[in-house]
Amino acid sequence: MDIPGPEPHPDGGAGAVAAAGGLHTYQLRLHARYGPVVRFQLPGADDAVSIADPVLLEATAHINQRPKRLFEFLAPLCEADNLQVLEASEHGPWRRLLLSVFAGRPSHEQHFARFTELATDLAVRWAGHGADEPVELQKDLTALTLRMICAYALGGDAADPDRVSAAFEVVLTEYLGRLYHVPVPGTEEERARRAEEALAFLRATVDEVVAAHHRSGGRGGRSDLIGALVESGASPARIRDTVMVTLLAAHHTTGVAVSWTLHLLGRHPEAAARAADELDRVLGDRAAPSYADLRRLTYLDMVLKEAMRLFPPGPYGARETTEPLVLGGYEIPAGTTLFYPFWAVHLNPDHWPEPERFDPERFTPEAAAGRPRLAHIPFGLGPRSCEGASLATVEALLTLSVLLKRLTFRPVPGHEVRPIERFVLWAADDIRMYARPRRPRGGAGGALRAGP
Ligand code: HEM
Repeated sequence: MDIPGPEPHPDGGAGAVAAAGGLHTYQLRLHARYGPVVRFQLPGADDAVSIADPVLLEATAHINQRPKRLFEFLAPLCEADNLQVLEASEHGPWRRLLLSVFAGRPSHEQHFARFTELATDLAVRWAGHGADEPVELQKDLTALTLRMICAYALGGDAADPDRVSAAFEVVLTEYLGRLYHVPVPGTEEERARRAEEALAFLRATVDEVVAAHHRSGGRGGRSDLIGALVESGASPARIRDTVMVTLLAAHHTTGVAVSWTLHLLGRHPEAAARAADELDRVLGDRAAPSYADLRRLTYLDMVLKEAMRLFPPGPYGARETTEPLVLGGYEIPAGTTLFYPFWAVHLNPDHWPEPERFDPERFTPEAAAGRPRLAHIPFGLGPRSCEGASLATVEALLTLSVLLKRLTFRPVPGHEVRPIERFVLWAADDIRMYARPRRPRGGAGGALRAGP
């Protein structure tokens, strides 16, 4: 049986995507018209098969290969092999090592105090904004999460955090800006030189951290990314590449996750009030949660999940089949590009009634138990899913707690928040909101106690 889909066009599909107003709206239309499995022209990949049904996705969840062409743009960040498209045999040990660090409680706890300080600095700064002076959520929150992941991956001592953050922004602006044709100041040569210098600085910084690790006698164990990489015998180039890819994967994604959550809470005051009540109940007069508190913030966790359903920070994924596959009655040959429209999966009306409606109650344990496992996949699926999922959740819940304990967020009238797909799901003109101090319950005279 032939897989349904639109007729191919000589422009490689770019026109159809542009006419639909972006890849996501195009996906929604394709799946509404042709069903859960669609063959279409994915710009940059010729032909691809998109799957928007979580039950059918299960049949692909074992696939451990990404299509090389689609991830070529990340090659400049890597000196050895492009880590996004490592062969399965090499990827397996690398993934296990990352998970042993990122998913482990020791690393979360070790960095929690620093994360809390950074989030608190932002909350205090926003609290100082005048009543008519909106804050820019994406700009400030992605800067915060870059600081957090730099502290996490490079430690506090060896690296100058301002310089590291600035250098990484230069690298991203150049390489991702190229991808999306975003105008960047300077001639092509000037920009390329700036990006190369910034990348060289970042790589030298990683080398310094490695040298400091050796000097210290190799302490750190599984709570320390660079320590774990050194101890695994990874080459210096692989260590540098892993740090680069970690900064890339962790930085914008986590920042926009928090931004979209605050955007939704600002438009749903009843949910915001419930989240604030929960924070008052769990934190009392403390300004920030402890690591253990995060598990008790069950409503906030549901809000974050619902926000990542409606605005998944990484809206797409891709795989390449290595052997023939049968999917919903269709035969898919080896070597096919599979496109994962995470965002469209999250809006599939068969599993999400009134899919556009914001409703954190969808994530009560009872409601979640009734849905297919892959109906909610903001962190992807299978052996190439996000290794940073649990760390990202810790960072996001902590940041939301610190901000929502101190502040309330209201939309700026007339400011249009328009999602735009740029590697992560961005808002075209940032998300501007009024952040006003709230009067907390719990503390004497409403004063908050610093620290968890
Ligand atoms: C809310 C924040 C985040 C979101 C929504 C997110 C989402 C994703 C998604 C959708 C993928 C692709 C998965 C797939 O192809 O199936 C991915 C990959 C990845 N993410 Fe995340 N991510 C987040 C934060 C982080 C953080 C904090 C880290 C590291 C500390 C991280 C590290 C990675 C890595 C290394 C990969 C590549 C996976 C591989 O090829 O094995 N991410 N992430």
